Amino acid sequence: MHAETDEVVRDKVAAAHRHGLVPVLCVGETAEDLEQHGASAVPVAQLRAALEGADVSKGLVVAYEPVWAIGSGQAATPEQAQQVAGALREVLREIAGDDLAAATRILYGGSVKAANIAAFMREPDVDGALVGGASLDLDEFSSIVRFKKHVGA
Ligand SMILES: O=C[C@H](O)COP(=O)(O)O
Repeated sequence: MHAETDEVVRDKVAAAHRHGLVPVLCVGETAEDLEQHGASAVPVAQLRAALEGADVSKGLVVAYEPVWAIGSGQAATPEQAQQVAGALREVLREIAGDDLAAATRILYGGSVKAANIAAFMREPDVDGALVGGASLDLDEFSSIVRFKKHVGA
């Protein structure tokens, strides 16, 4: 969307760290990538490239945002989100070790709404959600935030 290369994203992560900020690093595949390479190959490659030379101990939030799911009304399935979030966690383990990998939040974003948030949050490697359009609707967003109450999870 912003024509950012992996190098630009890597430089933004480094700049955020240099200035004491915690970057929210969004990775995700296009519909074409999904068809050609499956769900996790492209996000995993993007994460590796963005973290080249980075010090994860300075703070990092990773968001898995499949491009085809953003604003489309067609969310990934919770199983797809878990598959990719698990693969991203594994990359974090390799790069930063078990403790930092476990402490790093991995979010899912892409057509999250009150009706599907609970299913994403049940997945072990999905630690939260990055909510776009639904955050503009007060009732919808407050229902997302309070999902435990309405699903009894
Ligand atoms: O910033 C938000 C994400 O790009 C997801 O947007 P969305 O929830 O409208 O699909």
